[in-house]
Amino acid sequence: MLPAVVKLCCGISYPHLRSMAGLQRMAVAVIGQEMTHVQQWRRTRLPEWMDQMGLRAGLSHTESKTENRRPVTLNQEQQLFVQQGQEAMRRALDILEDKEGWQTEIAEDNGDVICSKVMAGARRVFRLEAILEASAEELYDILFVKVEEMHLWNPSIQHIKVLKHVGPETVVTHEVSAETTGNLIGQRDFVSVRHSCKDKSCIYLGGAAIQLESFPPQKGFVRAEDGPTCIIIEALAEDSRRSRFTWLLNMDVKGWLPKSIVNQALPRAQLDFTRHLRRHLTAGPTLG
Ligand SMILES: CC(C)CCC[C@@H](C)[C@H]1CC[C@H]2[C@@H]3CC=C4C[C@@H](O)CC[C@]4(C)[C@H]3CC[C@]12C
Repeated sequence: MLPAVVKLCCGISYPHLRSMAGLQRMAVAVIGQEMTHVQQWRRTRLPEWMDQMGLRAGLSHTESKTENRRPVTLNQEQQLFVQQGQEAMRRALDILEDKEGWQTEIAEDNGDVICSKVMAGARRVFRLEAILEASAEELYDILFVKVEEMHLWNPSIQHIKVLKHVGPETVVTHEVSAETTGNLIGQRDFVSVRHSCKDKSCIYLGGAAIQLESFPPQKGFVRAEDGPTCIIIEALAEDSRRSRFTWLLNMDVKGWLPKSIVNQALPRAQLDFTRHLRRHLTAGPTLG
């Protein structure tokens, strides 16, 4: 908006500018430079997806249009998904940022650590921290862009389908866990909004269960609820080809199951996930 106003003013005053000299001309040049800085700051400090969706402060999505970028016009339902995704991310980050009350569940020899914490309502949430031999972009590609291929490298997952693409950084997914021998909980399915954003050296993947009229619980499946959940992928300062992977697992598995079984199975599922992810990373790009 601001740059557009300045451009308009420049247009109106162009004939006068041509006849300007000395200090006046310099003053105009300085204003021009300041405007460039403002635009550069907006481009680098605020996530790209906000720009693309017109979600930057004070902008409606039609106003975010620039000469070389197609505006993303979201309908009401899509805007709601984006809001739900952002809200899930915010709530999950709040849980992770609160350093009180975490207890170590598992500390693996390879350095992976899982801690847990009991939330209001007595649900236990789990936080896995691991260092992975991959760049943040590579992990983003595997975990968000190619989410539908997850079952190819992760036997805990039977199927993931993107039901809706909502703008560049938000998707609605249907996920089905696999009925594997080690899975004491049994097969579950999930309908979630998944949202991602990038900020400097960090990539965030947030998500939460949503109700979708067009996709009600299926016969024969227990519909579980994942989230508010979040994965933070942070490039290591000393080596950007490696990343710190922090995953908050916050799941209501539903069904009638003793808490002790659930609280044992969830951190196991996190370790399994990380093991499969590592194997996929070493297998290289041949797996897609
Ligand atoms: C213990 C039983 C019930 C469940 C076991 C499978 C669990 C671990 C599976 C089922 C669905 C999976 C999720 C499906 C989709 C995504 C979105 C992606 O961007 C990050 C990983 C994430 C968040 C997966 C994490 C692992 C997950 C939660």
